Amino acid sequence: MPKTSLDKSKIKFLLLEGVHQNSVDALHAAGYTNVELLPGALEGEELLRKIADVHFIGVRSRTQLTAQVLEHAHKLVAIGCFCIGTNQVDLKVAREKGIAVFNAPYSNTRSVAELVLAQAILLLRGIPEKNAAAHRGGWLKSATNAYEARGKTLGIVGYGAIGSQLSVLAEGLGMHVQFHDVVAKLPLGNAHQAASLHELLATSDIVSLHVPDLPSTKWMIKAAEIAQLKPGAIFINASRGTVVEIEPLAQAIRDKKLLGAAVDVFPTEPKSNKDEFVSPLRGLDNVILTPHIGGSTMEAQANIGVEVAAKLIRYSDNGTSTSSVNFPEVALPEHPGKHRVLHVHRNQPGVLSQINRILSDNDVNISAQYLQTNEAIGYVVIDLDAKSSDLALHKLAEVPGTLRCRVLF
Ligand SMILES: NC(=O)C1=CN([C@@H]2O[C@H](COP(=O)(O)OP(=O)(O)OC[C@H]3O[C@@H](n4cnc5c(N)ncnc54)[C@H](O)[C@@H]3O)[C@@H](O)[C@H]2O)C=CC1
Ligand SMILES: O=C(O)CCC(=O)C(=O)O
Repeated sequence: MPKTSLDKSKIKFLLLEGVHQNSVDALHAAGYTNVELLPGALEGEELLRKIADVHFIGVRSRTQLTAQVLEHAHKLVAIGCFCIGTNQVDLKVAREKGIAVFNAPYSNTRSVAELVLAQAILLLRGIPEKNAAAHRGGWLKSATNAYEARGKTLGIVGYGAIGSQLSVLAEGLGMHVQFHDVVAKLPLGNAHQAASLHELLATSDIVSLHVPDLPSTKWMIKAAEIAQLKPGAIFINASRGTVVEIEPLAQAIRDKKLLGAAVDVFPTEPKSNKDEFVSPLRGLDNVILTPHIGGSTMEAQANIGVEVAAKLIRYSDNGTSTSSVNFPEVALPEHPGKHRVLHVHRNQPGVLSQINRILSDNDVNISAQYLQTNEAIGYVVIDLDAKSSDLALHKLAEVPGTLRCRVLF
């Protein structure tokens, strides 16, 4: 069972996929000097070797932190996803191991919404096709199948942070907005909730997907749903590649059922910029293909760097787990003059009483205690006198059900 009580300079951070330099600067400024930043993702043996040795890891969407990888993460305290999606991490296994996962739920929202709106306008005008023809020496000067955005109906599937931001931007252009969500959502502006996904697909000029990668969204758009789209509709997916079956989409483009499509995310994405991108959508001029860059702007990456680094620093410095995506959320005050023991355990009966019995049997003077649980784990934080923390760390680490135990000075 891992237990840690470390000097800041010994706490190792590994940041992958070229996360913004300002995250490194923030960690340094907070006293964490042991930070390695790599430009790409890691996989295979190299990932297993590296993750075994670090206390914190930062990833974007490429590095897959699967159950098998997390098996090797003996020292890992927390994971920072420098993005919105957390589907690249096995959240359940991370939680069962007492590893907190943080992300940046809002920092690239605007970038995705702007890209989707731009794609919708370009596709309404047939620009991708005209542009491709011009590059080959063609000249497609024509108004046929070229439309204004004003007055068109945009159907948004998933009315969360990105979907609702897109809704506001689209209404600013004079578009009508309808949305479908599994949760009742406050419609912004004049947007309205469609009666069903089916109704949205059948009545929208442009359909844009903004749902997370969940078992319930896997292949939610298949041949049957694509068949429901209006003839001449535009289809956009900047959510996750597992949401849409690509072959029926490609077929609908080839059949000219759809006016065009924009796809930023794919069932299989190249692991690096050196690998070949393979897709049935390649070669279709009225499809905008982008390499999963919906959130890749300088502004978004800078904001994400600051946001996620701040969450990791706060969790490391004082144990606050607020906004973790898999962990009981505890907002903690400072602990001047006291040491703080952080104990993560399986949520099973008797753990807290054992902890308190050990502290009482050893005459430990507790100045504050915080507890939060979720269905799988409990997170208890105990502020105590400096002289007792070493003893508490070692004794509490032996309590059955303990997943992680560390002490902060
Ligand atoms: N292409 C890119 O670079 C980026 C892609 N993304 C993707 O976009 C997704 C959405 O991001 P946010 O808007 O920030 O997430 P969010 O969590 O704020 O919103 C997602 C919405 O989808 C809804 N939803 C869930 N299941 C649904 C279903 N079966 N049918 C209809 N609605 C459903 C939820 O209730 C929620 O309102 C992320 O999970 C991520 O996968 C996010 C950022 C960048
Ligand atoms: O920046 C990335 O690598 C992924 C962006 C993304 O898809 C997300 O934020 O969920």
